[in-house]
Amino acid sequence: MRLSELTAPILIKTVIGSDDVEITNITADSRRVQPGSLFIALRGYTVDGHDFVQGAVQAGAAAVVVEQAIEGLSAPQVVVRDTRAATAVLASVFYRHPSQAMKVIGITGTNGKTTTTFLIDRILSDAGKQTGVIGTIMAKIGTEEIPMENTTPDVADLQELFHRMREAGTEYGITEVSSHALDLKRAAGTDYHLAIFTNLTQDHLDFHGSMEAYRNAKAKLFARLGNTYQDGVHNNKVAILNADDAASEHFRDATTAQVITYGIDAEADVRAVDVQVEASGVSFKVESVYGQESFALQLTGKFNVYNALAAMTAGLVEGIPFSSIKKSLESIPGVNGRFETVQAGQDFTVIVDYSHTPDSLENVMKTVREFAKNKVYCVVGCGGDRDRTKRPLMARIAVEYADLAILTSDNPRTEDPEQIVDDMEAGVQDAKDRYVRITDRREAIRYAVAKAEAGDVIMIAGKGHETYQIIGKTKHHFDDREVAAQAIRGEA
Ligand SMILES: CC(=O)N[C@H]1[C@@H](OP(=O)(O)OP(=O)(O)OC[C@H]2O[C@@H](n3ccc(=O)[nH]c3=O)[C@H](O)[C@@H]2O)O[C@H](CO)[C@@H](O)[C@@H]1O[C@H](C)C(=O)N[C@@H](C)C(=O)N[C@H](CCC(=O)O)C(=O)O
Ligand SMILES: Nc1ncnc2c1ncn2[C@@H]1O[C@H](COP(=O)(O)OP(=O)(O)OP(=O)(O)O)[C@@H](O)[C@H]1O
Ligand SMILES: N[C@H](CCC[C@H](N)C(=O)O)C(=O)O
Ligand SMILES: [Mg+2]
Repeated sequence: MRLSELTAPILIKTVIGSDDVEITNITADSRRVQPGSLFIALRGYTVDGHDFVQGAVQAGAAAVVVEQAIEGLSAPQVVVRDTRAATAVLASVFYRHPSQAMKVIGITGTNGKTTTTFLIDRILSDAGKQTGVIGTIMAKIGTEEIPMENTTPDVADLQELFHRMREAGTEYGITEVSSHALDLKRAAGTDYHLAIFTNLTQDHLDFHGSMEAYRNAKAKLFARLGNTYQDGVHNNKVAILNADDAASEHFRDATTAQVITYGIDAEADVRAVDVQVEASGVSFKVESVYGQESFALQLTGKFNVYNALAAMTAGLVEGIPFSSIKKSLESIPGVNGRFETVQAGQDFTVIVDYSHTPDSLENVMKTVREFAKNKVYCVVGCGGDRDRTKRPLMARIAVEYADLAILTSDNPRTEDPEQIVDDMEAGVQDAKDRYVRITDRREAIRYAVAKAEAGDVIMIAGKGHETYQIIGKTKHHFDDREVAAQAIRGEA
C-alpha cells in the first residue's frame, strides 16, 4: 500500500519527504523492521521509540511515523500528534479493517476471560463455526497456535491476527480484552459484535491508579460497541453483562447496544439456580428467556458457573440451541492451568490454578473448602512489577482459607523476591502460626508436598499454565505441575 493512501485518514499530519513510497508492513518495534516497513515511534513506559528511528531506517524502513521530526533522516517522515492513536488507524487501514469481516467477541473483566473464551470457542466450534481465539495462553487461528506475550497484543499485531483470521475464513474472533489494552488503544479500530463482562475486582492498581479508573477502562469496550441497530437480531451488537456485579450498571449506561444479563444471585435473563459444587464438577439448572436446561460440568466452583453462563449467553444470542450448548460445555474436561489437578500417584489432591488476584484466590480457596475433608495447604506468591497493594490481601486470603499458607515467589521480575514476600507478610502479621515463608517456589512446593497426608489438598496458585518463571528479565523454565509431580515422585 502507498504511504499516501495509508496515512490519508489521519487528519492532522505533516509529511516530510515523499509519501509516494510503498509500505509492505507496519510495526512499532524497530527489532521487527524489514525492508519496506513503516516504523511507528511510540513513547513507552520503558523507552522512547523515537530513539530507534535511525536504527529502523538503517534496517530498511521505507518511512517512519513520529511525534517529533528527526533531523537529517534519509527516509520520509509523517509527523502526527499522537503516534499511539495513529497506529490504530494505520493498522486498520493497512489490513483493510479485518474485524469487520467477522463477528468479534470481546471479553473483559478481572477474572474468567481466558476460561470464557475457551468455553465460547468450544460452543461455536461444535456448532460448525470457524473460530479464532486471542488471549493469555495463545492465539489460535483454525488449528494453528501462536504464542502470545500479552493477553491483548499491540494494536498492529492484533489487526494482523484479525487479517490472518479473515484469510483463514474465520467467522468468529473470540478475544480477551484487557484493561491495559483498552487504555493503551490496543483495541482501537476493532469492530466488536458482542462484548462480555465477567467481573470487576481488584487488580492492576499500579497501572490504573484507582478502581474507578480501572472500571472506566473496561467501560470503553461497552461504550464503543456500535451505535446502530440493524435488521435481524443476529446482526445486532449485544452487551452481555453479569447481573451479580455492581459494575454492570455502569457498563449498561455506557453502551447503546442491547443488553442481556446472566447471573446467579440477582434476577437475570439467563440465570443459574440450584448450584451444587463438588470436587468432580459443578451442576446447576438454567432458567432463561431462551428456555431451560440442566448442566453437569466437569469444571468446578461457583465462579465457573458464571463463566459457563457468560459463554452460553453468547451462544444463545448467536442462535445456537441449548441442547448443543449443553453438550459442548459438559464435554470440557478443564482449561489449561485453571483448577488443574496433578496426578502422580499420591493420596492427596494437588491443584494448580492461575489465581493471581485477591478475588480469584478467594474463589478457588472457597471452592476447595467446599469439598476438602482434611487439611488444606496454599502455596502462593505475587508477581513483581505489578500491583503491590494486592500482596497483603492475597496472603491474608491464603491464611484465612488454608490450614497452612506457604508464601513464596510468583514471577519476581525486576523486584527483590524477599521484598515481595515481605509485602505479602505485612497482611498476616497476626497469624504467624498459620504460614511459613519459603521464597524459592520449587522449595515451597516441595515443602507442601512433604507435609501433605492422605485426603489433604494443596492449592498451588498464581501461575497456572505458565511454563516459566521470570526472574530479573530472564525467563527460566518452570512449570508448577511438573515441579509438583517431581516432588511427589521424590525426584530431585
Ligand atoms: C505496561 C505495558 O503494557 N507495557 C507494554 C508496552 O511496554 P513499554 O511501554 O514498556 O514499551 P517500551 O519497552 O518502553 O517500548 C516503547 C516502544 O519502543 C519500541 N522499541 C523498544 C525497544 C527497541 O529496541 N526498539 C523499539 O522499537 C517498542 O516496540 C515500543 O513500541 O508495550 C510493549 C510492546 O507492545 C508490551 O509488550 C508491554 O507489555 C508488557 C510486556 C506487560 O507486561 N504488559 C502487561 C502489564 C499487560 O499489558 N497486561 C495486560 C493485562 C493482563 C491481564 O489480563 O491481567 C495484557 O493485555 O497482557
Ligand atoms: N468468573 C470468575 N470469577 C472469579 N474468579 C475466576 C473466574 N473464572 C476464573 N477465576 C479464577 O481466576 C483465575 C484466572 O482465570 P482466567 O485465566 O480465566 O482469567 P483471566 O481473566 O483470563 O485472567 P488474566 O487477566 O490473567 O488474563 C482462575 O484460575 C480462577 O482461579
Ligand atoms: N496478565 C497478568 C498475569 C499475572 C500472572 C502472574 N503469574 C504474575 O506474574 O503476576 C499480569 O500481567 O498481571
Ligand atoms: Mg486471560
